[in-house]
Amino acid sequence: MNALLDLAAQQLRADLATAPGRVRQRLSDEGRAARCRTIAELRAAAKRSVPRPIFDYADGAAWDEVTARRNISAFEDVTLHPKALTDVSEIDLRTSVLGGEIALPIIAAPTGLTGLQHPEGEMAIARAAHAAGTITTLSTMASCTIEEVAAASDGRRWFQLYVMSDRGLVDSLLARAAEHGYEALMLTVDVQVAGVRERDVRNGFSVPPRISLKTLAQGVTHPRWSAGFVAHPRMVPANLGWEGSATATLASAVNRSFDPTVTWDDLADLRSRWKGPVIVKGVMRADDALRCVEHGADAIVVSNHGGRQLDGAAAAIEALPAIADAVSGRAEVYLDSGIRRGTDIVKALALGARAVLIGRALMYGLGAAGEAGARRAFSILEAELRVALALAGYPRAAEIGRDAVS
Ligand SMILES: Cc1cc2nc3c(=O)[nH]c(=O)nc-3n(C[C@H](O)[C@H](O)[C@H](O)COP(=O)(O)O)c2cc1C
Ligand SMILES: CCCCCCC(=O)C(=O)O
Repeated sequence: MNALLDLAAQQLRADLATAPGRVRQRLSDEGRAARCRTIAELRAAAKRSVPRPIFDYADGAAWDEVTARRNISAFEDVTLHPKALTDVSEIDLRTSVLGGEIALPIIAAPTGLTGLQHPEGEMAIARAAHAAGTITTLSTMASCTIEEVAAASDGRRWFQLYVMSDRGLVDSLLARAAEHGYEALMLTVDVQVAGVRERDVRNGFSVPPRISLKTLAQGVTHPRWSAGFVAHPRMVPANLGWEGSATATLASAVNRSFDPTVTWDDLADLRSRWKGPVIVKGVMRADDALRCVEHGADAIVVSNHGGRQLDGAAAAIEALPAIADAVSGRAEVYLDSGIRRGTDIVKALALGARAVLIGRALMYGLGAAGEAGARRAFSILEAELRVALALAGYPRAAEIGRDAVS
């Protein structure tokens, strides 16, 4: 009995001695990130950590959010057929995109107003992507400037373009991106007009954010987020000269600035003016994918914008096989929309994607725990992908094919 009591006392003394370190760890971004074991847990942590309208902006989607849900459920409808008795002692996740190797087939998708989740915004995402050995894509609507993100990390970076009615602005964005080492131009073609995100409408989500009693209450109940926001308010897109402009809903600001007349001629024009690779994001049909190839696109992203634009559209993973078949190696094919698990990535690769892009997974990580959370999103998906490939019997991510799925 005495020996047992001694042992318990010893344990208690050891626990007390290390308590401050453990408390610090629990309170640090690293600690918060490490406690999340899945993307779903990062999402839950983000939901607790940032004001509800900010979480809803990232998490929400268009109208009834049918396509956003379908993006996820459609992965459940793809069945894996594991191959027996292959040596999976070494799992190789490397692949090459646009002539350069990346350590894993996961790329950071462009996301606008990322600095609302955390003041380091796209700089944190760029550093996390570089640490994971992959590429970041900076949005036209980014909270950080083209120059800030270039200075934040030496990793590979792409620039995502929304064509604005002010073509002088487009020219200057392209010139800045080229000057600061953004190697590829990604033209997003699925925001002809703003999708209607009803959560944003209900929340009165606006740029810059409107300060009201409700937003102040959200600030008080999320003190860690508020401290970051007050120290580095990133209220509007940083590259568009919107600083000082009057508060407007995001949708009306977008509809005022984006050019809805954009057609294939604009793709041809951009192709001739941008010296590096061109990627077209938001392609959901095989005939459009073929037209992208004919217009000289180097890559396409099969994407429905995470269900944030046309609700009722097919899931991206449903559209992928026909597009991959049509393109047939003449351009690289990537996929985004709905990636939450390593098995989703295995399925996308098997159905013809060379790599996937992740949007919300990184937003949740950033909201939950800043850069550490974004790194955690990459590491969760990487670890899941390794195990899933081993269990599927494919040691090399780049070699998985159609026979692995139905
Ligand atoms: C908060 C947020 C902002 C986004 N902003 C942009 C953007 O500025 N440009 C763009 O091409 N896509 C944007 N997207 C779409 C993503 O690039 C990507 O297509 C989508 O997030 C993929 O779906 P997932 O979130 O399920 O991974 C945004 C997505 C989110 C969640
Ligand atoms: C309501 C349209 C917003 C477009 C800009 C940011 C974006 O692409 C997204 O939120 O999604």
